[in-house]
Amino acid sequence: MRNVTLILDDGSRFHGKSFGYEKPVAGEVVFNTAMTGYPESLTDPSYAGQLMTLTYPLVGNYGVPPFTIEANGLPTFMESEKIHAEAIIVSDYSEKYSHWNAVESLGDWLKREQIPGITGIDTRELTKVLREHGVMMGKIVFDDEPDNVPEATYAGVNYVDKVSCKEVIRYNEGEGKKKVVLVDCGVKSNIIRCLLKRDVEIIRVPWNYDFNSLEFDGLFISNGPGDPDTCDAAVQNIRKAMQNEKLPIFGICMGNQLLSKAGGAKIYKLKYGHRSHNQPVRMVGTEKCFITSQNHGYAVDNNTLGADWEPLFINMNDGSNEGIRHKKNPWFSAQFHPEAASGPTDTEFLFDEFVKLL
Ligand SMILES: NC(=O)CC[C@H](N)C(=O)O
Repeated sequence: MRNVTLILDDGSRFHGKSFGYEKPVAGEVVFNTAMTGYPESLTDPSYAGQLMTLTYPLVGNYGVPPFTIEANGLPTFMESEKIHAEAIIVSDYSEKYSHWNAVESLGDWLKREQIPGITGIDTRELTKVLREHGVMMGKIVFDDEPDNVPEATYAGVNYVDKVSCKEVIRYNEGEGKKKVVLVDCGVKSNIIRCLLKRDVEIIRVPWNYDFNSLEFDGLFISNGPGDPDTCDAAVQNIRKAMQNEKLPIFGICMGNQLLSKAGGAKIYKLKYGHRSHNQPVRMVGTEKCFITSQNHGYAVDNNTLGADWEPLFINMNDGSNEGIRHKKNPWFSAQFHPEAASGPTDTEFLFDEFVKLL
């Protein structure tokens, strides 16, 4: 195992060992406090451009599931066709694994996908630094190649364009009861599975595709990586779709941010984001709290919602926006992940609410 150093933009250094693909990388260093779910998180396109730190110390002990593809074209156990995070940072990598569904170790998978993994890092200390300072850019450098230092930027980069599909993909064609246009900003497979389970036909379109000339019953806006302010083409198309006040619209995560922008609201960057399986959100107007799976670094500014809109969910830790709804039209969205994968499935009912509206 080669020695590596993680260097943060504020100069902090963390020393560890490489267990994945051996290549220096740079990206936004973020932390996730979930205890499980590394196959799903690594393949979640929303992590593009980021170095993913896991605070749960023991990682790799349940291996990696097979990369099999279902008849509908979706991977059975992953959230997309490849790893999107730039690297994974752990405290105690476990080469030995045991799980009924595992076919290889995390290290072997990372090597095949050419993604670095580093272990022996004090991820709790690293997380404290990120919580104090806010997320920062960082680099993983190999100690025996000190001059090979990668560069990267995160802010202002349109990552959605890198991960969105390039052409229209149809699921359940001619078979679903209703047709949903899915704007693919980097959609997780389980969102598509959750919709297909509810008997709809899906027309998955690239993030900047003008879908308004298509025939459809509802609009879904997906999750996706990076800064929502780089996705104006999507916002324009959503605005056009909103000319039909009866059209049901549902968005998740980046989808919440883009729907909010289409409604006139503003987005800001959170200090260190929400990435975990246990984010409590309250449904506004009720005493109901749901435990949700989350992965986001930006948030909708509640104070900038237009007069026709209201918050639908509020984060109980920091009071930030976790969803919006229109006061008259069938338009709503969630900042968290009702499709889970991984994480709690308590809010999957939101897909039922959307399909009921179609
Ligand atoms: N999972 C997502 O869709 C994330 C949305 C956006 N990229 C953010 O970080 O806030």
